[in-house]
Amino acid sequence: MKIAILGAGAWGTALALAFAPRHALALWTFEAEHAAALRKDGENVRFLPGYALPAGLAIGSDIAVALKGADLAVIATPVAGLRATLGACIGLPVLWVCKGLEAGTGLLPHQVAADVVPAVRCGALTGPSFAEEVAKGLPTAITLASRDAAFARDMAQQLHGPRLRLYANDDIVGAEVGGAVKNVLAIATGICDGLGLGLNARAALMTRGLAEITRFGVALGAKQETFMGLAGMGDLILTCTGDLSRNRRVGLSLAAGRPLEAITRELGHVAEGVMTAREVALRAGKLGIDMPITQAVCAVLDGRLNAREAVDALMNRDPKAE
Ligand SMILES: NC(=O)C1=CN([C@@H]2O[C@H](COP(=O)(O)OP(=O)(O)OC[C@H]3O[C@@H](n4cnc5c(N)ncnc54)[C@H](O)[C@@H]3O)[C@@H](O)[C@H]2O)C=CC1
Ligand SMILES: O=C(CO)COP(=O)(O)O
Repeated sequence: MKIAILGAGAWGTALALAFAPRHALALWTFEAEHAAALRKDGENVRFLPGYALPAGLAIGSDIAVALKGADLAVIATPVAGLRATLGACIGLPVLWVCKGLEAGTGLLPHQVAADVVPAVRCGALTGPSFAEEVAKGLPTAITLASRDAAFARDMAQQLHGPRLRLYANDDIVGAEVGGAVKNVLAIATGICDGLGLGLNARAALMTRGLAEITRFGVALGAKQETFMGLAGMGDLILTCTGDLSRNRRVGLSLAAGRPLEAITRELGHVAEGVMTAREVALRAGKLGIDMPITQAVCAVLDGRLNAREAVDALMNRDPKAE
């Protein structure tokens, strides 16, 4: 296939490295200067340093050029760039890899796609996958979710490789909710670990977090079993426990009392949980779903509570059935 990867951050670059042995690739970034630097350096110094870009990779900042002759678009921008980037992909099969809810609308990525490109074959690539490990060629397994089960199977078959194993799934709501909300829980776990609250607390937070993700997802129409798979528990475990996670690192820094604005500026990458926490809390509120951990994360992000006060508020809730 010819694949246009739209977005040249850490994940778009790692996917280019993973797909390069079997596919012709174009890599697009919305910043002309970044495209020039990628071509000059032969690596993505800004977002994924240390990995030579594949030979033959066509790099540019003109999206129409990147999409010319493509069989598939893989959108690897943050959620914030999804709507505009989809707008350039009319008529083309498309996958997105961003994890979160759209700021301002609270929509999941497939709902944004339904707005912008209603009739195209499309889906989400999600699951436990740090870009750095995929770039190194370490074994990774992820989910390709689409409402169109035949499309999910076909794409999983074509993109599957010896180091990047793809599982098809037809529960796009569950796969996207898992990917979005685990980022919020990774911030929570970073706060918990940063405060030195111990491994018991971390296990409790992740387990109750999974219950929270599942309640929210099922209310939105997801299948419960999806949350026991790669896009649910798999990505939750990875992101909450792995220090490569940007969201977890935001939590660790919040626990150290650093201001959010400085944390996100110095990160140099997107941490989707920061925007998504508020959208999840709003959407859950409208659905009448109880999400105490998400609400505690929002309180810390908004500066209403400090990290320790948020933990106290969670622990002092009335006892309840598990
Ligand atoms: N890095 C990782 O390990 C993984 C990341 N993801 C998800 O993939 C998405 C992208 O993540 P990363 O590549 O890691 O982020 P990053 O912060 O490394 O890079 C983001 C890229 O998107 C570009 N960008 C920012 N705003 C944009 C906009 N409005 N329109 C177009 N491009 C824009 C930036 O210039 C940069 O090239 C996120 O939703 C993330 O949650 C998913 C799986 C793994
Ligand atoms: O989604 C990811 C791994 O699956 C990456 O997580 P972070 O965005 O927290 O780094």
